[in-house]
Amino acid sequence: MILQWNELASIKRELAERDWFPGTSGNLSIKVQDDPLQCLVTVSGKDKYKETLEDFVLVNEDGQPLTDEGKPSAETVIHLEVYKKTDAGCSLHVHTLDNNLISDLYFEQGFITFKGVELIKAFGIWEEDGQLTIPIVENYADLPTLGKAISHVIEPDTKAVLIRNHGITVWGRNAFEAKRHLEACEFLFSYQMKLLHAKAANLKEVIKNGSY
Ligand SMILES: CSC[C@@H](O)[C@@H](O)C(=O)COP(=O)(O)O
Ligand SMILES: [Zn+2]
Repeated sequence: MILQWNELASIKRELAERDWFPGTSGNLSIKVQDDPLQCLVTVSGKDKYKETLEDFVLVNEDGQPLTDEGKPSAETVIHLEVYKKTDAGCSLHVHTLDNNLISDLYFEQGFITFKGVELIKAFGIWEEDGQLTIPIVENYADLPTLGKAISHVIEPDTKAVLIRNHGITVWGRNAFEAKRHLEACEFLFSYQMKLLHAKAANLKEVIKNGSY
C-alpha cells in the first residue's frame, strides 16, 4: 500500500502545482487491490494543496474506511463506480474553470467530441479521423445517484466524464495514464474555450483582412 500511497501523493502534488484544487475541491484515488476492491482515496474536505500524513484513507468496495486517517471523500462512490465498471487503476476528479464552462456549454448535447486535435493521441487515438467523446452528466446532489449516472454513460472506450458545472472525473489503468488523460482533457477544454472565443470574434476574418 506504501507504493500506491506514494504514487497518489506524487500526483496530488503535481495537480496542486497546476492549481487544480480550488476551495478544497477535488478528490483522487488509486486502487490497492481488486478482489475484494480496496482503494486509497483523499480524505474529505481537506486543503488538497497541503501535504499531510492523513491525506489518504483506505476504503472497501462500499466506501467504508479501513484505516483511520479521516472521513473518505464525499465522492468516493464515484471512484468506486469507475473501478467497478472499468479497468481503471487510478481515478482523478478536479474542478477547473475550463471543465466547468465546457460542461455547461455542451450539457444539452450530452457530450463533447474532439476531432483533428493532436492531443487526442494521449487517449491512444492515432487514426487520422479518430475522435474523442466525453459524456456530460447532470450534477445530482445525491452522490449515489451521481455515481450511477456516471456509471451509466461509461462505454468501453470512455476515459472521462464531465459533471455539469462541477468538474471532471478521469481515469486510467494506472496513475501515469490517469494523469496523462486528465492533462489532455484540460488542454482540450482550454483549446475549445479559446476556439469558441476566436470564432465569436471572427478572428479568421480579421486576420484575412489584414487588420492584425
Ligand atoms: C468544496 S466544493 C467541492 C466538493 O463539494 C466536492 O465536489 C469535491 O470535489 C471535494 O469533496 P471531498 O469530500 O473533499 O472529496
Ligand atoms: Zn467535486
